[in-house]
Amino acid sequence: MLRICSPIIPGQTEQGGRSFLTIDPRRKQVTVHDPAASGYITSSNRRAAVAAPKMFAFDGVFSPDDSLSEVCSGSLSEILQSVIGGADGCLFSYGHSKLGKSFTMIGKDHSPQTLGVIPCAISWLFKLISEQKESTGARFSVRVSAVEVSGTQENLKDLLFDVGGGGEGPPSNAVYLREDPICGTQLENQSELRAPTADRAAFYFDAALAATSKNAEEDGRSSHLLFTLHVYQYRIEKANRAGLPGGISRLHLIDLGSTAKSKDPSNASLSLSALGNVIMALLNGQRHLPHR
Ligand SMILES: Nc1ncnc2c1ncn2[C@@H]1O[C@H](COP(=O)(O)OP(=O)(O)OP(=O)(O)O)[C@@H](O)[C@H]1O
Repeated sequence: MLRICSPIIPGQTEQGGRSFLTIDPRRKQVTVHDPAASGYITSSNRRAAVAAPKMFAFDGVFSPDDSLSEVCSGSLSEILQSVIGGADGCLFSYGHSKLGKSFTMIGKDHSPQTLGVIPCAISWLFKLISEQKESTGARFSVRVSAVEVSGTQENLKDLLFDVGGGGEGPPSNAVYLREDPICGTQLENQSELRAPTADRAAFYFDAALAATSKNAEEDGRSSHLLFTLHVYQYRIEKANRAGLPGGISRLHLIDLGSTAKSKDPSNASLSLSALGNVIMALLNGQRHLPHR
């Protein structure tokens, strides 16, 4: 899915009011025109030949006029149904610096118009759970975890360690990666706190945001936020009313920071094309993923 940011963002000006993009939201297509043809570049660096327009198709295209609630419903509806159905889901934002990735994922304040993808996902997940309980009698338990990856060393920080107070959480805030022979690379030791209501999950999300490193941007690399809703399902056996384990599914909501301004060549591992290679490898079921 593609979200096109507003042509005017803080610190930038519109280039003569002309765009080199044509958006067709109905067909979910975007056409990129040669800037020389659209007058986007000046005559001094204009090339002699104008390239043909290139068309790209997506699962969803959101124009600058689309509200955040339209982005939320367009991107979350299917994935939430899948998570309730028992499958894992992941939604992440990625793109160049300061184009509104965090704005899209987190939102701005608590007004419904500027509610981001993560707060919406929390609210809608609990709504779906209560509908599912009504219709199937299944029982659910939701847990929440939040981890930040920051700095050139890619340090992992448990953002819920302080709010967990050591009671429900792990004994230290050290989060680390573990290679699992079946599940692949796993995050280990982060707090997973029980959230019986949407309000509780939203409270943990706010606490996680408050615990993120301030001034985390280092060498042009901003930090990444990994927020996960762990959904445990139990079926209730009518005969003896005992709970049977029905499985666990996770919804990962990730605000990936940008690396656009980095001078560090190792940051190339997070380029859009490198990320695309990893996603293609996952889809193709490759055993070895092309990342360091
Ligand atoms: N659609 C929008 N409407 C209003 N303000 C916006 C919108 N998108 C972004 N902004 C504002 O632009 C600024 C940069 O946005 P944001 O921090 O979300 O960018 P980012 O892509 O996450 O940045 P980074 O690359 O540092 O992670 C913020 O002040 C944000 O509030």
